[in-house]
Amino acid sequence: MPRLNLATLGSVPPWARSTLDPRDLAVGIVHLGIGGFHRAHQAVFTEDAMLASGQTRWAISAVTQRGPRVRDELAPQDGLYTVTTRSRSGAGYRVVPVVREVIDGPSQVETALDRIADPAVSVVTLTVTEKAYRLDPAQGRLDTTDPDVRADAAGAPPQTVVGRLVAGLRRRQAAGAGALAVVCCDNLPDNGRLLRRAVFAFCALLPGGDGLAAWIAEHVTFPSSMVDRIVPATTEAERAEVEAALGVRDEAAVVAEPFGQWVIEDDFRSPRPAWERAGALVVPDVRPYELTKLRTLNACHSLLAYAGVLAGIGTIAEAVAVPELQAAARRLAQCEVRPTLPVTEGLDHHRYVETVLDRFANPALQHTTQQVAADGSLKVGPRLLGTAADGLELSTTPAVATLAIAAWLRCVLVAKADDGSPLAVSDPAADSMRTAARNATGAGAVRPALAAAGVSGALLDEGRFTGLVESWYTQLAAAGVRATAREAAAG
Ligand SMILES: NC(=O)c1ccc[n+]([C@@H]2O[C@H](COP(=O)([O-])OP(=O)(O)OC[C@H]3O[C@@H](n4cnc5c(N)ncnc54)[C@H](O)[C@@H]3O)[C@@H](O)[C@H]2O)c1
Ligand SMILES: O=P(O)(O)OC[C@@H](O)[C@@H](O)[C@H](O)[C@H](O)CO
Repeated sequence: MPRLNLATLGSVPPWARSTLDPRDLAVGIVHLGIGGFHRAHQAVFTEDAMLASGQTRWAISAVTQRGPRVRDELAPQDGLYTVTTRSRSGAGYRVVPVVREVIDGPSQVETALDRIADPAVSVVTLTVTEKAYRLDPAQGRLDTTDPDVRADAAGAPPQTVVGRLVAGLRRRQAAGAGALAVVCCDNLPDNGRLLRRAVFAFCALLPGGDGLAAWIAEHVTFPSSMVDRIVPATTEAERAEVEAALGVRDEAAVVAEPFGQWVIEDDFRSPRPAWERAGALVVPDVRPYELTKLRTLNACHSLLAYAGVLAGIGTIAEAVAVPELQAAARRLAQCEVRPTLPVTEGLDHHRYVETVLDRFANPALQHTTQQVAADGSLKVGPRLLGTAADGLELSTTPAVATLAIAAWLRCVLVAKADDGSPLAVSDPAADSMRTAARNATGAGAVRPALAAAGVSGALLDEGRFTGLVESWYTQLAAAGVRATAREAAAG
C-alpha cells in the first residue's frame, strides 16, 4: 500500500482532501510536543482558520519532545496525516495539510531553537503532558532541583521543555525577531501563567538571566487556553480503516470525537491565526472555562478511569455504561463540583454535564481507562482535590471526589484489579508513594501515599478529608468498585 505523502495525495478521494495546497503554506507556528492531541485539535483549528481567512502563513513546524518516533512517522509523509472523526453514526476522514516540518527535539536541538527564533514565527504552542513541565508537586512551580532542569540551565543541549523554550527565546532575543505568544494547551489550571512562572524561574538559574527575563517580559505573552477534544491513542485497527477508506497507508493517523472546543486568553502582542473564525473563543479570562472543564469533564474522566481500571473495564465508554459508575460521575459533577464553580456567562452546567457523559459514552472511541488513569499524581490536584477542599469548606460531603482519590491510590499502591489481575497504571510518583506507604497496612497507606504525591499538608490535616478517603479505600477492597460507587453516588 503506498504511503500518504505529497506524491500520493492526488490519489486520496477528493472528499478527504483539503482545499489548501500544502505547497502554498508558510510556517508561522512552532509546536512543541507533536502527539495525537495537537494533530486533532490545534492543527485542525489552524487549518480551518487559514481556510476561513485566506491567510496561508500559519503552517506548523512541529517538534517532538522525547524521541524521533513521530518525526519518523510524519517525515516520509511530508507532514500529511489523517484525522478520523468517529461518532455513533460513522466515521469521517480528512487529510490535514498544515504540519509542514517535523523536527526531532532531542537530536535536532539547534534546528528547533532556530525555528523559535525565526521572525516568520510569532506563535509557539505546546502539548507535552503535565509531567513535562517538571513542576514541584507540592508548590506547582518549576522544580529547580530537578537534575535535567539543572543540566539545561548549566548549558547542556536543552532536553526539558522549559529549557528548550527558554533557549529558543534567548536565540530570538539575539536575532531581534520580535514579539511572540507562547500558548500552553495542556490540561493544567491557569496554564499560561504556570508556564510563564516556570520560564522566569528557569531564567533565574541562568548566568545573566536577568537580561533575558526582562526581554521576555517585554516581548513574550503566555495566553492561557482551555482545550477540549477527546483524542485516544490510535490503534492499528484504526490505521487499517484509514488505509481501506483512503487507499494510502498513514502511520501518523489520529482519531477523535466530533466535538472540539478551544478557549484562548486574548493576550497577544504578535500576529496570530484567526482562530476565532474556526470557532475558537478568544476571551479576556479563560479561568472559569478551564476550572469548569477540569473539575467536571476531566474529574469524571479520572473517576471512570480509576474505577474502571480496578473493575477490569477496558474503555471509558464501557465504564460510563455501568449504572453505578455513571451515577457516581453524575453526582460528582452535578452535586459536588457545581457549587464550587463560578457562574460562567452562557454556560448551563447541567447541560454541560449531560453532554460530557454522552461524549464519554461514544462507543466508537476506544479511549482506554489505562490511558486516562496514567499520571494521576499530576492530575488529581486540578481535577479532584480542589473540589474536595472547596466542598468541605462549604460543609458539603465530597463523597465521590474522595472515592475517586481512593480509587487512584488503590491503582497505584495495590496494583491489583478486583479480579486479582495485575494493573499497570503508570505514575511518576508511584515509586515514592509505594515507598512512603510500605510499612502501613490497609487504609494506613492513605496519608503517607498522599503526602508522597505532594498533597498539601492543610488538606492532609483535615480529618474529614482523610477520613473519607481512608473509608473508601477500605471499602473498595471489601465491597468492590460497583457497590462502593453505588454508596458514594447516594451521597
Ligand atoms: N488526548 C486528549 O484527549 C487531550 C485532550 C485535551 C488536552 N490534552 C493535552 O494534551 C496532552 C498530550 O496528549 P496527547 O494525546 O497528544 O498525548 P501523546 O502521548 O500523543 O503525546 C504526548 C506528547 O507529549 C510529549 N511528552 C510526553 N511526556 C513528556 C515528558 N516527560 N517530557 C517532554 N515531553 C513529553 C510526547 O513526546 C508527545 O509529544 C495531554 O497530556 C493533555 O495535557 C489531550
Ligand atoms: O490527556 P490527559 O492525560 O491530561 O488526560 C486524559 C483525559 O482526561 C483528557 O485527555 C481528555 O480526553 C481531554 O481533556 C478532553 O478534552
